[in-house]
Amino acid sequence: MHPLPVNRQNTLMLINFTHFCTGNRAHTFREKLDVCLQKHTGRRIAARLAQDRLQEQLVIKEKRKIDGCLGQRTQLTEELQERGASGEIRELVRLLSKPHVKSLLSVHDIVARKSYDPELPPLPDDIDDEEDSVKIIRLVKNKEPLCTYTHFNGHCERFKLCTHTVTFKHIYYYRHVLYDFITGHHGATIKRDEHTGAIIVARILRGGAADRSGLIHVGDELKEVNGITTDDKKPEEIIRILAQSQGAITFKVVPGIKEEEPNKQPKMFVKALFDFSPEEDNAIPCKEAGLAFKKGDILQIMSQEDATWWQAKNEGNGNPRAGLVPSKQLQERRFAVWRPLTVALPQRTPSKRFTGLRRSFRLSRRDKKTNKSMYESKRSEQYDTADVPTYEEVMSYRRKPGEKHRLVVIVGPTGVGMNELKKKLLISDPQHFGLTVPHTSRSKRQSESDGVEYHFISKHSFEADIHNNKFVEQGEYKGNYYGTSFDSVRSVMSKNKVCLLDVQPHTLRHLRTAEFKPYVVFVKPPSIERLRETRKNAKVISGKDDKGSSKPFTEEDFQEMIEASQMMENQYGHLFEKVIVNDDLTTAFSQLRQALRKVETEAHWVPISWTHS
Ligand SMILES: Nc1ncnc2c1ncn2[C@@H]1O[C@H](COP(=O)(O)OP(=O)(O)OP(=O)(O)O)[C@@H](O)[C@H]1O
Repeated sequence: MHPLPVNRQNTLMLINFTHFCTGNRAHTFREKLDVCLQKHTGRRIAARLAQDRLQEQLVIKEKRKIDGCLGQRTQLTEELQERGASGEIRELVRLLSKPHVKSLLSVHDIVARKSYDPELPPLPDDIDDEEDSVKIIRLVKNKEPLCTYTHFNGHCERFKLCTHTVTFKHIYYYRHVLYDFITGHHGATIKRDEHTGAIIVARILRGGAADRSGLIHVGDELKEVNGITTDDKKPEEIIRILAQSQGAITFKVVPGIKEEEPNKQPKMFVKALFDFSPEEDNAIPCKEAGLAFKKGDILQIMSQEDATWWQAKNEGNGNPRAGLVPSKQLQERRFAVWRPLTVALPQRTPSKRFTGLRRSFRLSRRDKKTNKSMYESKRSEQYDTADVPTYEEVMSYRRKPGEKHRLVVIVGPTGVGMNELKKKLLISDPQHFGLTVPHTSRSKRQSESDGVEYHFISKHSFEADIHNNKFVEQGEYKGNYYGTSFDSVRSVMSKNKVCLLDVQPHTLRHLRTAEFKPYVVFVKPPSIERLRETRKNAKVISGKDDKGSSKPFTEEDFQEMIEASQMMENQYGHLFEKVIVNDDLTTAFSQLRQALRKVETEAHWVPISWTHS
């Protein structure tokens, strides 16, 4: 028989065989065999036939005592040969006689015969007959750093547990004593009860082995560690005992009186609006039990029982065990302390343009003469982010056929290329994309038509509309008002077009409604070196004169663009769903086009309140 070549695929396959034999992930065997067989023949039917046959045999027999996969192969081959000589059968017979398959099955048989059950230690002799419902839990340490962490008053002890693929629990009832043997991932934290001084299980991490086993509960009291009573011990001493112990660690616990309530809270998904790194968080009860995430990550909240530290899973990383994350309340409290610093930042480096002084007229690109700065937003409004960036409850959403498109809002520092990108989108598909028509109180010129370049209204009406919150944003330039109304956005959307709107980021809060469902794209400048290279021939509307003349970018323009971009990201980054670096224009455009296509066709996360309308 040919030896099995040692390569990645075979190794993976053996691991999966091991898992299969030991009761874990039986499906992976199926998948791997499928892949393996298909690779050899390229014939799906033949592969499935063999796979189903083998799988059937494997499942019927007791998993860990399978003997003779190789024997099954021989039997199957004989049966197939009896059935006749169709092309597929011949191919399957040939496949089953391949040395690789034979070797694989032979190795499987060897692995399957091995016993992976952990060696159970003898039951303790000194069990107190009077002691009711004492639980003895034994953890086996070894050199593999599996993630079991136990917390004692701010300190963490990492257990290196038995890494057998078997993580069975063995429960023996002996008089009134429940003897638990657990190997694998423990996933619990322990604290000292302030009133009684007892050391109790503080929390069970959702999805961890402790949670899955159902053997350890919040409120269980830790009485002994390796036979040493914890009564008179300081937490540090217990940690020392744990650190020094070799092999198995035995805990004696008294189950808490109150049974842990099953988690009745509905599963909630949230979008994280801030970055979190447990490593850098000194308040977290156990750093290793923390779950790191980045702004924009989607988290599934598994438990909110603890008002300060929630348990969550990160949708993106596939880890079944929940980790600790700051609760909303905790993050709000922290933000209240940090906020004055955040707000102070722009005042230290005042950027004329970031406060709203736009060089180009953002409302009607058709009006060349007024193509210049006009917005002077109030500073107070600019930094009134109102919502504390913690978590936002979200839900999966996919646009239904015929449903209005989400409003596409483009934000970025002035001169970064927002209009250029909008223009490109419009040209690429004028039937699909649309722009708003702005309002103005200035008088109409001969070449203009009402409702084309602008909606021309009187100053009085404009003021009334401002008063009635009809505008997404508005400003005054040379004694005339200019503004984009909510109705002009509605008008584009009602034509079943994707409305493209570029606004100052502080207006986002008015647009974030179920009606508009804004998809916010942040256009970010590249590095200053790349700005110098790519914008060599670009012209911007001069911010220094009133004539609307264009001029090449200056170093100062680039600096301000980068500074403004950083401030916007700091202040409003949690509201951006897509960040596009406008380095090479064609690349930036295709990224934007692709992102918009995805939003239109695929499921994605939106605030839950937007899905209730
Ligand atoms: N990736 C790019 N490479 C080279 N030039 C670019 C790029 N993106 C934009 N530009 C040029 O930079 C100038 C400013 O772009 P644009 O008018 O689109 O900026 P904007 O973000 O709309 O700014 P504003 O707020 O001033 O209206 C234009 O001349 C445009 O052609």
